[in-house]
Amino acid sequence: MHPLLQGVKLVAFDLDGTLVDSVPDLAAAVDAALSELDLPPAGEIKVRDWVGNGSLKLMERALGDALGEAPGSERLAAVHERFLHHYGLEPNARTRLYPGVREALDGLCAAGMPLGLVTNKPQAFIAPILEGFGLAGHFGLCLGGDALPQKKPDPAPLLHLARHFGVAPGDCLMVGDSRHDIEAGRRAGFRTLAVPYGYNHGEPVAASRPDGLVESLAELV
Ligand SMILES: O=C(O)COP(=O)(O)O
Ligand SMILES: [Mg+2]
Repeated sequence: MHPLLQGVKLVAFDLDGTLVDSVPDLAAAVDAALSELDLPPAGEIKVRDWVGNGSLKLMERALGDALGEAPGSERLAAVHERFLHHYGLEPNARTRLYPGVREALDGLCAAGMPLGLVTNKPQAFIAPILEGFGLAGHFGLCLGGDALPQKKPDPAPLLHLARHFGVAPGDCLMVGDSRHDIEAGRRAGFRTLAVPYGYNHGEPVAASRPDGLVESLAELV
């Protein structure tokens, strides 16, 4: 077991970029929404750097990039709806689990560790994605970016999770790929563990100084 898990009674995982490489499907849905406006596709390389603050922010970045100026709120809302539509059709078509994820989640569950999921992705997509990988049953509570008024890097979703399980924040571990996960974890009073392979706006997540860093989640177990 990883030393950071010593005494930990609840592990909270981020989803995109931590458990699943979802950018191929996110980019496909972004590009489908843009193409309806005859705008050029963004592609996976750009989308990778735009993921992390939820789907509305993703589309704001995509539309702003395509238009060359900040989009108006009505136009953004309409394109965001089209993104949600396209993404919901096939959220798992090309999404893959990262190596070590299944071993880690299976191992933690087998050891009786309660697990939660805190993502900035809309709640509606969590179950289809986890069910697609046979992992929905591993998590006692999953919170999407629209589950509460606040999303990461605000600590509120993590504190909600800790309260739900009746665990003190100091006995919880947040595992994520981006500065938003590490900041939310730190502000909530959780321990923090980062993975370097995900999405962090093109910056190394180590710059956020997590308490630990693992190349693969298999190192947890
Ligand atoms: O949807 C996003 O922007 C990011 O989602 P995450 O919090 O699971 O990384
Ligand atoms: Mg992430």
